[in-house]
Amino acid sequence: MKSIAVLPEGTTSHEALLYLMKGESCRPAFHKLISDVFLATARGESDYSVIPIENTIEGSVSMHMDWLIHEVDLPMQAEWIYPSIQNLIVNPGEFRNAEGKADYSGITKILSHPVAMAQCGLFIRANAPQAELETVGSTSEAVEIVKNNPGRGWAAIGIELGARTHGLEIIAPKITDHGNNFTRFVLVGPEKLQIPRISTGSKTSVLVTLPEDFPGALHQVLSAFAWRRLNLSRIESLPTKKKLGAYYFYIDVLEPLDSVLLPAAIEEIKALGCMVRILGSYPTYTYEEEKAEVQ
Ligand SMILES: O=C(O)C(=O)C[C@]1(C(=O)O)C=C[C@@H](O)C=C1
Repeated sequence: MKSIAVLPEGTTSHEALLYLMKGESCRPAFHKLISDVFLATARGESDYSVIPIENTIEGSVSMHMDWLIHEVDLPMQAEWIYPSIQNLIVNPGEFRNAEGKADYSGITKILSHPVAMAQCGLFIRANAPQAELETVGSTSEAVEIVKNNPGRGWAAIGIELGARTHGLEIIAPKITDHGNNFTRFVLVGPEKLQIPRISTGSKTSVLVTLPEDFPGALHQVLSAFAWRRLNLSRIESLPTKKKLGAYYFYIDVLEPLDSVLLPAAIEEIKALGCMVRILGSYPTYTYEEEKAEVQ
């Protein structure tokens, strides 16, 4: 059975993994920090790692992209989308008035993962502007800290599974700024994995470094895809960290690497003097609500 490194029990990442694998044929290995999730597979202790890379509200999770590019060399083996439904979670009975209605005026501190916190900015400003905001390694860790500190005015932002895992109560459900909040996850690891779902497409992620002093280089790179009618779904510039103003271009192509046209496009880009690194070529899975089988 494959070991899959993931953020702690009760996080969005954990729930997203249960969804992808339909709760089958994998053993989650929980880690408190995303750096440890990456390192578990990089060191061979786990077979795969679950990495959130993009979110509807917050955009690219730049720290995780950095790790993928600079810190580890782990190919992407699958990509899937999963909803992030955040809630305000408290110790049972806290922050309720005499009629049992929610009263947020006594909240002194709200804890969460930075991305989840940012997804709920409107709710926080409207309902608990007085609260100090503290970011921690995951939404589930935030819930656990609140559980261990009853009566101090602390609340956490996290998902329903996180509240259930730690036996806490949701006092305000669905508090994300926009209803359609999804996270894009990738599974990284050295080998391909059998996934018990039907893929909805294929993607190849490439990292292109342009030659210096070559006016129009990016235009020519994009042309290599365009005239072959290769569809791109994402292009992002990321700092090389070697020189101020020097960037990699991260490009997602909606085509597997073993297709007829993509290898030729990559050769053309290399011939321009660009460096090309393939980050992975993998199946993609969209979210289908009716088939969610999270336990
Ligand atoms: O803390 C969690 O629950 C996570 O799984 C992490 C994470 C992230 O890193 O973006 C994943 C998805 C949510 O949108 C918020 C946080």
